This record gives sequence, structure tokens and C-alpha cells, in this order.
Amino acid sequence: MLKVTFDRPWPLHGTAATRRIEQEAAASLPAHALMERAGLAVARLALAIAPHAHRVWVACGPGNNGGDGLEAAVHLHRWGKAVTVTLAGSPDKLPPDAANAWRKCREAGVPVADALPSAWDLGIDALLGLGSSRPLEDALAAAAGRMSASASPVLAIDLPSGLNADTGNGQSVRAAHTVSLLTLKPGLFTGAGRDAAGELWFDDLGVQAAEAPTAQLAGPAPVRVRAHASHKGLNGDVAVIGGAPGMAGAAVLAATSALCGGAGRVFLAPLDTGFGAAVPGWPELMVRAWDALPLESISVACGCGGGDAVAAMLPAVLSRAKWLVLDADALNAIAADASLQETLRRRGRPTVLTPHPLEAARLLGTSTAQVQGDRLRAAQELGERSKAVVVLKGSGTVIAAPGTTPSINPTGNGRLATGGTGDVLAGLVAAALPVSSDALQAAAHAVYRHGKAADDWPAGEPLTAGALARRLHLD
Ligand SMILES: NC(=O)C1=CN([C@@H]2O[C@H](COP(=O)(O)OP(=O)(O)OC[C@H]3O[C@@H](n4cnc5c(N)ncnc54)[C@H](O)[C@@H]3O)[C@@H](O)[C@H]2O)[C@@H](O)CC1
Ligand SMILES: [K+]
Repeated sequence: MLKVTFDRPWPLHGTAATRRIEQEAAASLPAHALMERAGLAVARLALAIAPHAHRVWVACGPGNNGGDGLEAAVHLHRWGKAVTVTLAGSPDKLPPDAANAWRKCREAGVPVADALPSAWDLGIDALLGLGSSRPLEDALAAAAGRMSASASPVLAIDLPSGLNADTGNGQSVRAAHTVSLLTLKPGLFTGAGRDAAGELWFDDLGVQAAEAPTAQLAGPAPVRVRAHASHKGLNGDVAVIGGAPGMAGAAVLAATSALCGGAGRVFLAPLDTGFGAAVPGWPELMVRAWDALPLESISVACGCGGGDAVAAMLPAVLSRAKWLVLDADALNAIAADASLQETLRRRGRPTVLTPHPLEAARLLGTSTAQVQGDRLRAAQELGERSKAVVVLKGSGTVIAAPGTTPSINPTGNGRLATGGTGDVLAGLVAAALPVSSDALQAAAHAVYRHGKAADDWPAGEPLTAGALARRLHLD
């Protein structure tokens, strides 16, 4: 059993891959062995996270997730806990492993109640796992609702019941802890998964997964030590093109973020002709006209408050920039213009798109709900279509590129939901591209760093985009 910490990458396996791993392992093990291991792991974790909990409610569902709960209930009962089992389903319809666990439960004398209990110290959610296929109803919904609403902590087995393992969608139990079995599932880390799952634990049940991961949970970048004999020319030049009248702040945020994020030199090309020759308070930033910039040799972040005006620059920027980050208004302009989409596809140089779900929906010609319905798939599809790295922002930002395993970012929190943090990210990605040979890795590490800065934010201090940019210092 491992606690899932975000200081290293983790492989993630979706439902189909996990089912294959389970079938292969079950074929080489004695009957019921996997479920017995799962039940023991859950019972041990229950003791570890809630050592003083005496009354334990194990809410079991109609399938093998319920079976895991029944196995755990037998152990906890034997260890002296006051266990109450409820079963949302019929004992004679349980699948074989779960039916075996039910028999053991009855033989051990574990109390089984028809009605949901009114008080307990620890809830164990064994209603649904991988098999969750539709919204919770009736007895399952009643048990899930009562368990989630209680002040007593919930330990979810495999997944918070109702959560889709692949997409992180679905109304589900809200758990304080979730122990993911055999594999870690992508749905725990994106969409509603982060809020539903609480602290995450992983038990492989002694099975080494031979399946290729469906996705990767991103880890931090290795520390980049700058050589003593270094100079600014080795650390990449970044230009930010954006900041139409009334939106100059977005471009300034991206530029300051690139600077604080480690770029050697940073240019700012405001689209507001009245901007002035310098950025107050930031003498390091060099203000230039966009068409005076050496686009062929620099990293460009384009969008960032560019408004409608940015569309006119895009043909040149798309065909000339050595490295390119497209954000916000640049993405909207591309979504509205098939010839820009074609130029993007044919660019053939490192390109990163940083859409939020609505921008991604516009680019894909679909709805925000459909993008959010399967964030991994939407990011992958957009990457394939545009031949670019895609950073689909949101809870569990997805980073995808054609022909590669996508990543989900584990850092960041709701404090980032404030104006300008996306511009900060665009600047940071633009700074990361010139010093990396792999645009996907550069983007994933920048996203990780951006989120980590928010996770490490001092309590009681407001998180604003400008303050965030300043905190992106190199170690
Ligand atoms: N078979 C085994 O030996 C093992 C099973 N494991 C557990 O088994 C789980 C998967 O078991 P199952 O495939 O039986 O699936 P579940 O136990 O998740 O679901 C059971 C059944 O509930 C039904 N269902 C889905 N949504 C429903 C809803 N909203 N309302 C009513 N019924 C609904 C489905 O028809 C599904 O087959 C894993 O998540 C894991 O917890 C693991 O412990 C590994 C070992
Ligand atoms: K569950």
C-alpha cells in the first residue's frame, strides 16, 4: 500500500486496461485471492486512517466492489470493531467472488442491517467501483447520499462510488480517502475526481501491471542546474504578443511570468499602440513592435489579451515562430478560421495550445460539456487535429500530443480560479520551450510548476496572477 504523493510520476490505467490486468492476474491465482487481498488492504487502511473509529458502516453494492467491502468487514469485525454491513442489492445475485465474501460475512456473524445506520465513526464506500455505468439511483443513491453527508470520514474502495474511472465524471460519494486497487485510474485525477476522492492510496494487490499506461500522472521537472559559465543567450528569448487596448495586463502577466520563470530575455509586443515604451516596474521587459521581433529564433506566447486584433498577426506568427504558445484570443481566432487551422497543422515546429474547456470546445467544434465529459479524449483529439501539444486547463489539467501517452497534472487548486493565471501559465510554457528538447515535457513541467506554486501558497495571503508570476522563481 502506497500513499499517492505528487513528487513523482505515476502510471494510470483506465477501465479496459485494469480489467485486462485483473483477468490475467485472476487466472494465475487461487479463486477469490484478489478480492481477499483487496479486503485485507482496505481493512488495514481503515485502521490506519481512523484508529479510534469503533462503529464502522460498510455500504456494499451489487458487484465485486461490494465484495471487497464484505471481505474488509469480516476482518474489521474480527478485530473487534462494531461493524454494520448494508447491501444495496440481492445476495443471490452477487457475482462469484462477492458471493463467496457474503458467505464468509454471514459465517463470521458480521451484523447485516436492512436499514441504513443512523450513526457511525467510519464509513466504507463499497457501493460501486469500475462497474459504475450510470447515475446512482434508489438504494445506491440513498446509501451514497447518507454516507457523503455525514461528518464521519469515508474511505472509498477503488473509486468514490459513481465516479467514472476513465473520465472523472459522475455524481459520486465524497470520500476523505480512496484506495485505488490494482491500478491508479485517470478519473481520480481529473474532472470531479480530485474533489471526490480525498487522500489517495494505491495497492497493486501484489500484481505487476504489464499493460501500457492509459495516461501518466505528471511529476515535477528534474532540477535544472544552470552552469556557472552561463549567459542569458543560453536561457531562451521569449516574446509575448497580446494586450489589445484595455487588456494590456494579460500580456504583462505573461511576460513577467516568462521572466520570473527563467527566460534569458523577454520582449513584450503590445497590440495597444498607446502602450508606451516600457512596462512600469519591470525595466527588464523590452517593449517592441511585433513585426520587429526575430520570430524565427525565439519563443512566442501569442493571445494573452490580444482581442480580435491578434488574428491579423497569426499567419506570420504561425509560420515564423520557432517555438509557439497559443492562448486565449489566438485560439478563438484559429477556431473561427479554417485557413489558420491548416497553417497550424502544417507548422512543423514545437507548438503548445493552452485552451480552457470552452476554447477547446470551439476548436473542436463541440460543446464545453462534451469536452468536460472526457477531458483526456478531448485533449488527445485536439492534439491530433492541430498537430500540437495541448494543455487542456481545469481541475486535473490534461497535457496531450499526437502519438504519445497523455499526462494529467496533479498540482494546483481552486485558488488558481482567478483572472490572469492562464496568462501566467502561457508565459511560463513559452519560457520552458527553448530549454527543452521535448515540447510535451516542457509543457507538463510548466503546468506542474504553476500548480505547485499555488499549492505552496502561504495561508492568509491572496493569490493574484501577478503575485503568482513573481513566485515562479527558479530553485
Ligand atoms: N473480481 C475480483 O476479484 C476483484 C474485483 N475488484 C473490485 O471489483 C470492482 C469491479 O467490480 P464489478 O465489475 O462487479 O463492478 P461494480 O462492483 O463497480 O458494479 C457492480 C454492478 O453494478 C451495476 N451498476 C453500475 N452502475 C449502477 C447504478 N448506477 N445503479 C445500479 N447498478 C449499477 C453494474 O451492472 C455493475 O456490473 C472493482 O472496482 C474493485 O473494487 C478488485 O478488488 C480486484 C479484484
Ligand atoms: K466504491
